[in-house]
Amino acid sequence: MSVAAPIETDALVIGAGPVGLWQVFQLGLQDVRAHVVDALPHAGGQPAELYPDKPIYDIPGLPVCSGRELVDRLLLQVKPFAPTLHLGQSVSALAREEDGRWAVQTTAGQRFLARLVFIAAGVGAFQPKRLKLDGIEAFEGEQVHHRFATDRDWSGQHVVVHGGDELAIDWALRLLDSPAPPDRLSLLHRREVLQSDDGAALARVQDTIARGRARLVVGQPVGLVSAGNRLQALQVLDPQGETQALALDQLVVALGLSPRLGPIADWGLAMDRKQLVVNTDGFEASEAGLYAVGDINTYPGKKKLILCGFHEATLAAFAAAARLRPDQRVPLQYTTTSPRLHQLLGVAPR
Ligand SMILES: Cc1cc2nc3c(=O)[nH]c(=O)nc-3n(C[C@H](O)[C@H](O)[C@H](O)COP(=O)(O)OP(=O)(O)OC[C@H]3O[C@@H](n4cnc5c(N)ncnc54)[C@H](O)[C@@H]3O)c2cc1C
Repeated sequence: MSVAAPIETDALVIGAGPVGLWQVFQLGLQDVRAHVVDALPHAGGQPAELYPDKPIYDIPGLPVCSGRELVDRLLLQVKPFAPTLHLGQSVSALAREEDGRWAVQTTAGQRFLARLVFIAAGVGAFQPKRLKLDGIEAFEGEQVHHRFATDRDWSGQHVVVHGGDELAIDWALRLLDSPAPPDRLSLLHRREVLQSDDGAALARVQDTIARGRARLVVGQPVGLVSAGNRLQALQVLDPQGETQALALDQLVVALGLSPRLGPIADWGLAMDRKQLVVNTDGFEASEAGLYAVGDINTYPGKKKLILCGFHEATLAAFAAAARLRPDQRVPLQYTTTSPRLHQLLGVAPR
């Protein structure tokens, strides 16, 4: 089997959260292009994943915006620098090559050779919370799904969505709206009450249940029923303490996401309480050419705020430019007045 050659790049950013995206922007102003890897299938980190519809009030110049809006605005802002996003894959390995570059590998088998690496990994890679039942791994990807499969044909099937909050409601609606929706849809939740901050989505699912297009099953899964290599049913413990078999074709586990620091702790970098120790001149970690910005880093006075991460990424980009081009001065220029920055941003001078 042939292995694809690694992508060679000046800069690789690990994490497409707000700080990783701002890192791309600041590197762009230094004329450094970046590739970005994120474990999630979309950009935006915590604001996109944990509070997309909640208001943020402390982004300078933006009196209020939602998590989603902030991410949309950042994606628009980085557009001139056309970063290549590698989503839905985690960085699993990082090691220094003899020539000083960083060899980076992702869980999807993508490899990079990067002169500089920016770790903007926040509180870790978001992973779906897994349903722990004996033997469940055997059906993963075929009949059991911990991530939403967009390209599937669900028609003619009974799909059970396990969960009762935003994620489960979002997945139930995506299933109902998919080009090939399931014949039968059940939501399996430990309580009779479904919850979501998205009132419209919640109302749509409740209405779908009321009209009999979906049903709510109250209980906790405690085991699997299978025949050969086929999952046939879930054993569900109901509120009366009885175990019932819930026949199904597909099980979608939507129990939420939890961040996992994962391999970052194994890369031999100086850490303090699960955070990467950095200097405050250029936010370099304990290895030259490796920067840590945003929630993942620590230094005296550190505050886990988006604004602080933006500042860190800005200084890291200046430090990185100086490291990449040691024979050149890295001048401070204003986006307002610098023809060079206007050229990089692709905007006409005014
Ligand atoms: C409910 C809530 C409300 C908040 N409100 C505010 C607020 O009002 N104002 C404010 O300033 N801050 C707020 N915060 C904090 C703010 O969200 C964080 O400071 C900010 O998201 C940090 O950005 P980041 O880019 O460093 O990390 P994150 O947003 O955590 O993004 C990190 C990204 O890195 C990815 N990643 C991690 N490890 C890997 C890996 N190995 N491979 C690939 N990808 C990886 C993750 O999947 C994630 O997408 C809030 C946080 C929460 C939870």
